[in-house]
Amino acid sequence: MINIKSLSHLYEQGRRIKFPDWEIADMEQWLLLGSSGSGKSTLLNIISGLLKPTLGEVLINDTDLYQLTARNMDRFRGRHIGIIFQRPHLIRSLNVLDNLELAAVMAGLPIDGERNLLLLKELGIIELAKRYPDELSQGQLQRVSVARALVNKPDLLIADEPTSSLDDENAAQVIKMLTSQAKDNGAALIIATHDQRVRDHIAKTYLL
Ligand SMILES: Nc1ncnc2c1ncn2[C@@H]1O[C@H](COP(=O)(O)OP(=O)(O)OP(=O)(O)O)[C@@H](O)[C@H]1O
Repeated sequence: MINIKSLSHLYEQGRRIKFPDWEIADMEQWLLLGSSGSGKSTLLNIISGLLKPTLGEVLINDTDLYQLTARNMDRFRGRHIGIIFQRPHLIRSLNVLDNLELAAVMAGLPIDGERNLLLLKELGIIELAKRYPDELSQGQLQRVSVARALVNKPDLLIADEPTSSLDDENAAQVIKMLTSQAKDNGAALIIATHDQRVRDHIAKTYLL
């Protein structure tokens, strides 16, 4: 479902980062490993359609990502890719449920209230539906981020250092949640990390 070919990126005043070719099949789960500064976030931004690479191509479901117009790219991302950032980016003035609904609206999709409630239930945070981000703990926020990333039934779930700010217990829960939710929702999963605690849970590794 994802094919990365001959990809490299050159930041202004930076060095060229070269990315080995990478093929990810439907529903495969991968770790993206590499030392600090090796280009993990850069690659995730490229795959997510947020950063145009200097050279090479990214094919997702046979769509050449960087051949899309900006508008189509936004729609494509909203519908096919769920992103979980290191620190959750939720809208503070909206409650949890409204944050989930916004993800559908932004992708031009109808709101599926039943699915949203089911996601919150599966992630063990149904009681937080009407709470606001400022009222939640880091672990709870991370769960809401996972729910929001899944709202539009993405084909690909991307998580950038999802456990770095969590204690052992919450980290273990988030990994379990990501792997099982990706599986249940039929999505491929990429987790970028240098968190040793994550490595035992995912077999396939792409090293930068
Ligand atoms: N906007 C930018 N402009 C210039 N150089 C950048 C920019 N963003 C990243 N870089 C450089 O590109 C290289 C890769 O950065 P990147 O953030 O992708 O690494 P990373 O593997 O995610 O690191 P970390 O694990 O520390 O988050 C680094 O040398 C970094 O300094």
